[in-house]
Amino acid sequence: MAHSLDLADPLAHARGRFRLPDGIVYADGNSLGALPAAAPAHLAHVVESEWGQGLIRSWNDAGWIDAPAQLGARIAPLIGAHADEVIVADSVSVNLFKLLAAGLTPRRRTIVTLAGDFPTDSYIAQGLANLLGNVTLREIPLADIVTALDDQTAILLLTHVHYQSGARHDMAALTAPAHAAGALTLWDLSHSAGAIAVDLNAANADLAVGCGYKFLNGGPGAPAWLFVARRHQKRLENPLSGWMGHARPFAFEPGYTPAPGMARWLAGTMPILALAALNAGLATFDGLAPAAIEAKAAALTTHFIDRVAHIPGITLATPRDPAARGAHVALAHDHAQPLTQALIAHRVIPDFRTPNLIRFGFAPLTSRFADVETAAATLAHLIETQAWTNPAYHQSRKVT
Ligand SMILES: Cc1ncc(COP(=O)(O)O)c(C=O)c1O
Ligand SMILES: Nc1c(O)cccc1C(=O)C[C@H](N)C(=O)O
Repeated sequence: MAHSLDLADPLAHARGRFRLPDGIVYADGNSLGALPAAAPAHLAHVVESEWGQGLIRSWNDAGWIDAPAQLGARIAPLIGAHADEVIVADSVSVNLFKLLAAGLTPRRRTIVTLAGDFPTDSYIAQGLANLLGNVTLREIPLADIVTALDDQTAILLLTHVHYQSGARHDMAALTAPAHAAGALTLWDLSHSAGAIAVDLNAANADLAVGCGYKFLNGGPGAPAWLFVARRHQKRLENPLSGWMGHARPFAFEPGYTPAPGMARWLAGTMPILALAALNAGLATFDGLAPAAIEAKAAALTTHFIDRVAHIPGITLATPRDPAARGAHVALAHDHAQPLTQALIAHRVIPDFRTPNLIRFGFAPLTSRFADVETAAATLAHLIETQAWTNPAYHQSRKVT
C-alpha cells in the first residue's frame, strides 16, 4: 500500500534533493529540516571562493549585500506574497519584536493573542509591553478571540499552525474581523511555510514572520524572515533602527533614515554563511507548487492518522480534517517522553512536547509513505511492549 502510494507520489523526486541517513525515519522536519544535498558544496564555494578569494569584494561581486532581499523573494511564492514584501533577517523572536513594536499606535496599545501559542511569541510581546509600559498583552482562548478585538487592539498575533496540535487557523476568516476592529494581523508561519500552501495576500494579511530552519530547510539556526504587505511598507518603521536598514548605509550619515521597502527591517550585518545554507534550503522548492506540497502533507498525515489513531493509549491531538492542520501530527500518550526516546532509539525521529505529546512532522519534500508506515508500526510495537518501562528511555535531555 505505502509502496504504491510512493510510486504514485508526484513529489517523490524531491527527496533526491536531500541527503538523509540510511535506515532512519525522519519525522522532525517541523523542528529542523533535512540537509539539502547541494548545501555542503554551496557552502564550501561561499567559504573558499567568495570569502577566501573574493574577500571584502564579495559584498558587491558575489551579491552578499542583496542576499536578504533575494532570499525573501524566493520565499514569497510559498506564502502568497509579492517578491518585494519579504526579507530574510534575524530570528522569528526578533522579527516579532520589530513588527509588534511597529504595529502599535498612540491610540491602540493592546496586542491580542491566543493563549497557549508558541511561547516566544508571548514572551516577546510581554517583554515589549514591559519595556514600553503602556501596552497590554491579552492572551485569549480561541472561542473568544474575535470578541476580544476592540478599538484598543493594535495587533492580532496568531501562530497559523499550532506548534503542538498542528491545528491550522483560517487566515482569511480571522483577518476580516481584525480589520473590522481596526487592527492589524501578524501571522507566525513557522509551521506553515514550506509545509502547506499559504496565501497571505488572498487573506489580506498585514504582517507575518517565519522560521528558516524548519520546513524551509535552511539549517540549524537559519535566519528567519518577515513579511509586510505593500500597503503598510511606507508607514511602519523598524524600532531596531540599525545601519543596514538605513536608506544609505554607506553614506554613514549622522541621522537614521529608513530604507524604502523591506530593507528597513534589517538591523545589523547579515550572516552570509547562514544565508548561503538557507539559499540551498530554498532551492529544494524549485519548481514545486505549494498546492502539491500541501496535498502531499495532507496525504501523509492522513495516512499516519489512519494507522495510529486506534492504538491503545494514544489520543489524537491533531484535527482530522487535513484542511484544519499543517504537516505534523501530535499524539498524546501518558508516557510520551520515554516513548519518544524509544522511537529515536529505534531509528524513528519525532520530538516530544511537554506535557504528553509526541509530534511527528512529515516534511512533504522528504517524507515517504513507507516512512509513515514504519513510524506507525514502530510506535505500535513500542506501545505493545511497554517500552517506557526501560530506564534507558528516561534520560533527561536539554533539547527535546
Ligand atoms: C511558532 C514558532 N514561532 C517561533 C519559533 C522560534 O523562532 P526563533 O527561534 O527563530 O526565534 C518557533 C520555534 O522555535 C515556533 O515554532
Ligand atoms: N528552534 C529549535 C531549537 O533551537 C532546538 C530544538 C527545536 C527547535 C524548534 O524549532 C522547536 C519548534 N519551534 C517547536 O515547534 O517546538
